[in-house]
Amino acid sequence: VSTTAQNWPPVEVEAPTPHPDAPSPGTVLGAHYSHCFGCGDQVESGLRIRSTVDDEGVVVSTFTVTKDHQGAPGLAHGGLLTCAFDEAMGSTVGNLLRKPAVTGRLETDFRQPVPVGSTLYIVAKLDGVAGRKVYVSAEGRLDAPDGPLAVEARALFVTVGVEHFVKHGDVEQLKELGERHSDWDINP
Ligand SMILES: CCCCC/C=C\C/C=C\C/C=C\C/C=C\CCCC(=O)SCCNC(=O)CCNC(=O)[C@H](O)C(C)(C)COP(=O)(O)OP(=O)(O)OC[C@H]1O[C@@H](n2cnc3c(N)ncnc32)[C@H](O)[C@@H]1OP(=O)(O)O
Repeated sequence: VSTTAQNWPPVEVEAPTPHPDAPSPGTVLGAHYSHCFGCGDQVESGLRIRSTVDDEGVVVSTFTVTKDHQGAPGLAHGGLLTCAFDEAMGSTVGNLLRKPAVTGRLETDFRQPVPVGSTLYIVAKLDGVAGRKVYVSAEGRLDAPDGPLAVEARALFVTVGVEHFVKHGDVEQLKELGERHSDWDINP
């Protein structure tokens, strides 16, 4: 067990409070951006992660590993597994708190190899909030919600204003995103 896992969250936190308009348990979350490598439909070899709100503060995501996601023959690449957890935990923060946030730090423990063809069931939960810092952790199990534990991850997300994306990203694409999600506070 990593040292971070023993001391998580690493700072004193407040209990996370989901936004009053956060999607309720059972809601299937759509892709947040069609060109997102983690969840978008328009990225051919993307991870195409699908997420559903579970209990309060918890989101369950699935990632099916294809041959496009290999590191060693027949096995998922560790970096892509980390990406899957980035997406699953980012989706948890963004959708439940309804605030734009970016990954500040992300740590992954790989417990078992993940073969091509398998589906990871990733359960991510909000662990706490300290100012703009949001701590999240997740577990990924093989082929069933109660399957063998394969991957664990913890992350710090930092909430940002829309100016983060305006300053550093593609404003035209951001406008389109804002039009499709007018209930999200991301319009420049
Ligand atoms: C992606 C969203 C698109 C827009 C849509 C918006 C909403 C949509 C709703 C739902 C979204 C659904 C799904 C999202 C799914 C996946 C998301 C993927 C997310 C990513 O894939 S995103 C790409 C990778 N990500 C970056 O590209 C970040 C680059 N980076 C920076 O942009 C800055 O670095 C920033 C902003 C992080 C901080 O900068 P800053 O100047 O604003 O603030 P500052 O530095 O003061 O940090 C504030 C406090 O965080 C602590 N802190 C910061 N970093 C730390 C670290 N590494 N370790 C420990 N503590 C750290 C400080 O120590 C301080 O703590 P304290 O307050 O206690 O002093």
